[in-house]
Amino acid sequence: MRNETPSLLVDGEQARAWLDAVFSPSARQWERLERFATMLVAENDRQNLIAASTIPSLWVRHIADSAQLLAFDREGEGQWIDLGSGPGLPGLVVAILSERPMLLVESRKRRCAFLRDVAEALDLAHVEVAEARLEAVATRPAATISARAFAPLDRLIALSTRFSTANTRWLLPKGRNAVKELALLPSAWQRMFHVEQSLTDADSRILVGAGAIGARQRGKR
Ligand SMILES: C[S@@+](CC[C@H](N)C(=O)[O-])C[C@H]1O[C@@H](n2cnc3c(N)ncnc32)[C@H](O)[C@@H]1O
Repeated sequence: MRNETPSLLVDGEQARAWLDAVFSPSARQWERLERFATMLVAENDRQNLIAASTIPSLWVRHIADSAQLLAFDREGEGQWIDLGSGPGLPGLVVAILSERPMLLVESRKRRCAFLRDVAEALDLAHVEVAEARLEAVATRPAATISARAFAPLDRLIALSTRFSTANTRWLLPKGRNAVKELALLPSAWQRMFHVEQSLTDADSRILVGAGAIGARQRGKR
């Protein structure tokens, strides 16, 4: 991965150029990204995975939007847990671009079937699907926790803190309300995060955090 910071990505061509510049995907990785994009669009006719209005801008809105999280964790290694993965956003995109062991947590059966289908079709042996509510998933330490459009920030943290360690990296795309949501957290939690600009939406921000949220911090302002 090379270190290049572009301005906002506006179309598929720019998204692909950015992916190329930052991750230098192999031919196999490009093929997997293309295949995932095709499978996602096809499956969207059968179940509601992404807004139909976002299909023309799929490479910006979903592929690059997911991949940008990995760019914030270039040096990371070890277990990545993607909460409420839906159709694999961002988890499957990250799994295509890296070798990180990836746990996709998703409660809806049909979405999990799609996740397993993609992982099998693309031969992503490092992907594991937990077909369950996060609340029922056995605790394991996560090097990285991501969650896109999963839950309000305070609930997200309350549900996932048991997976965090002192070294956990949190990557939480939070749209337009990122700063507001962060400000509502207890100050000890706020201090764990900084705010990054999204490359795919001028108004969106990503909360990038580090560390564990200990039981003593919960609820303390
Ligand atoms: C709005 S979708 C977002 C999906 C995907 N991350 C994306 O950005 O397209 C939220 C997903 O979280 C899943 N979900 C919600 N609550 C959950 C829970 N407690 N445990 C596991 N999955 C959950 C839903 O089934 C849904 O697929």
